[in-house]
Amino acid sequence: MRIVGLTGGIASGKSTVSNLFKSHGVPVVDADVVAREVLRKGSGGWKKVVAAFGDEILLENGEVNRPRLGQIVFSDPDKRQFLNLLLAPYIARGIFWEVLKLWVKGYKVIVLDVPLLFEAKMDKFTKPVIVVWVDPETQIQRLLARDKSAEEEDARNRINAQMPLDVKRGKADIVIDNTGSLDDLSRHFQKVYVEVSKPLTWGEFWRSRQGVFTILASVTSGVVLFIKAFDNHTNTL
Ligand SMILES: CC(C)(COP(=O)(O)OP(=O)(O)OC[C@H]1O[C@@H](n2cnc3c(N)ncnc32)[C@H](O)[C@@H]1OP(=O)(O)O)[C@@H](O)C(=O)NCCC(=O)NCCS
Ligand SMILES: Nc1ncnc2c1ncn2[C@@H]1O[C@H](COP(=O)(O)OP(=O)(O)O)[C@@H](O)[C@H]1O
Repeated sequence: MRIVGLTGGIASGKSTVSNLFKSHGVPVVDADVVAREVLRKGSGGWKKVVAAFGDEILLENGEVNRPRLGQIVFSDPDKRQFLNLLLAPYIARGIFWEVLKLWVKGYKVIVLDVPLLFEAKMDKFTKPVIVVWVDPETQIQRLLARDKSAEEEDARNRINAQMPLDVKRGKADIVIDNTGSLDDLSRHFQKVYVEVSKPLTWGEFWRSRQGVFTILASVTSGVVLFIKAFDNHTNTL
């Protein structure tokens, strides 16, 4: 199985690229969706976060007030690190299960859309790693346009809470420069799609469901042949 890492900065265009992958039939595991699930009322992550940050981060219905918690952690690096530490095991487990489900379904190529892929050191499980890059001015403009309620200071805090995009670009196997139009992105994506969907390497094949079944079938037929040969041999004695 090929697990492609997709990352970038906030509002650099990861979700837009994810949607292009989905429209080409490549499934995407979205870490933000998993992170939302692990903060649902009553879940293990929710209990840890409420115990650490108190009831003031809750809405009246008991769900986490996400903008409130966001304001707290994106303006205080220590609190953000603490939140990351609390949620990391739940998020990692959630991503693992999503990948396993896709493996069982027999997908050969999948994409992991993880904003903090490098920060969480998940890049070691993905190859190739795609970084969606934009210049800083375009990034802030797109972030403010998308999250209309966001204040500029809050938006800058969120950008600064992540590894600088230029550093991420230096760690990428494939860089998608998304500074241009959506048409430019679509054209660039076609080349990336061809690259990502080329035949699996042997290593990737053995990690796919088909590869594991091939190994099991070979071992089983080897054992059957051995038993038959052994029986024939003992019968002739
Ligand atoms: C703090 C929090 C409650 C705020 O919720 P929110 O206001 O609804 O914001 P979102 O969850 O939509 O996140 C907004 C952006 O902040 C980024 N972000 C989230 N948590 C972050 C963190 N701990 N450090 C740096 N950036 C973070 C997200 O990646 C997202 O960027 P994207 O648009 O590129 O996907 C929520 O982000 C959270 O639970 N974060 C901790 C979990 C985590 O690490 N998520 C990242 C998945 S790897
Ligand atoms: N090439 C582009 N041209 C114009 N707008 C874009 C382009 N790429 C993405 N956007 C817009 O920018 C915003 C951020 O993109 P998004 O895919 O949500 O980023 P991310 O998932 O990295 O946070 C969205 O509103 C999206 O529609």
